[in-house]
Amino acid sequence: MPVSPPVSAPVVEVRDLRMTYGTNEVLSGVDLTVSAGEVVCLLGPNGAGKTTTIEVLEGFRVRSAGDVRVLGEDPARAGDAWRARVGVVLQSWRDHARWTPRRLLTQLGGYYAPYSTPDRPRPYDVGRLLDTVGLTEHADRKIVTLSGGQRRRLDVAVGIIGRPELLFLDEPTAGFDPQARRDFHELVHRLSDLEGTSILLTTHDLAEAEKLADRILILAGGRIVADGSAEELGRRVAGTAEVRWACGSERFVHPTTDVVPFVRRLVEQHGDELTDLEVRRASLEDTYLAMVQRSEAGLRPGPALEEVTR
Ligand SMILES: Nc1ncnc2c1ncn2[C@@H]1O[C@H](COP(=O)(O)OP(=O)(O)OP(=O)(O)O)[C@@H](O)[C@H]1O
Repeated sequence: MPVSPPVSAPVVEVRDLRMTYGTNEVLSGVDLTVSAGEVVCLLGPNGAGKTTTIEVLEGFRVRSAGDVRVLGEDPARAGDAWRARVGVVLQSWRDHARWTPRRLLTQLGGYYAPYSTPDRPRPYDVGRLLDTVGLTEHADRKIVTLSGGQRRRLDVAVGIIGRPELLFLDEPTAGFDPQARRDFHELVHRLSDLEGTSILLTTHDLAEAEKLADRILILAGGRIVADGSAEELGRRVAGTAEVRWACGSERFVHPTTDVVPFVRRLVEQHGDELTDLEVRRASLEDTYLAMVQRSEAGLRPGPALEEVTR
């Protein structure tokens, strides 16, 4: 009889998470799961509650209600051994201005050493980590003199110095130049592929979400309104691809769920008259905006595109 591979428990399990600030209910029943090794991206408009959610999972905010398990424990009660397994990159962390990156990372790394295990030696070697995040040449400058992007690279290094099994990243690439952004994306892939690190991140950069995430969650109106890969979400919103073509001087757009038979029929019908054929899937931006708008209007996702000719 074939033996199924062992199914590991989710690293994050959230059921009916609620958060109220005064009379303002920001989270009104969030359910989410992150499996071991997954890279999950949490999207949502400003003020949707992404930071609130992440900080509850990190154990930095006390929730109003709901069940939360992170690496098998309740973050509101977990101790140092749990914290050593979790990496955190906050939205802004301004501290130790007069220290150098090397000193800060060495100091923080020391806290993780007692939690080192044979299969997960802790902490990372500071020199290698500085190199990985592109800070070697700034390693011995005072932190206060770093640029915003360099400071953010240091934030990322602080988040991973303890070789976390689970990493939370809150808008990690805000302020990054294109090269730093690309380097960071490679780092995320490396952490995920080579170290098996599970990652939950927030971003407003949809291209980044598409590039990094195995799964995307959209938080709007206090709940998760969408959960799936970028492709799955696109299909759910549009249900279709758009085929665009030109015949003589006329241009056409047609939504279809069966691209290949549709295009075959077009070619059969129009032959050489057919020009400028293009198939366009809904972009993550189309999908995201449609889902957020629907959630704000209190609607459920459904087909969106209409046939048009122009
Ligand atoms: N400590 C707090 N006290 C009162 N209200 C708060 C507090 N923290 C956050 N809020 C409110 O909760 C809501 C959600 O904030 P949060 O920072 O979690 O959103 P976000 O999705 O991360 O937003 P952004 O994309 O702008 O970073 C906002 O309306 C915010 O003003």
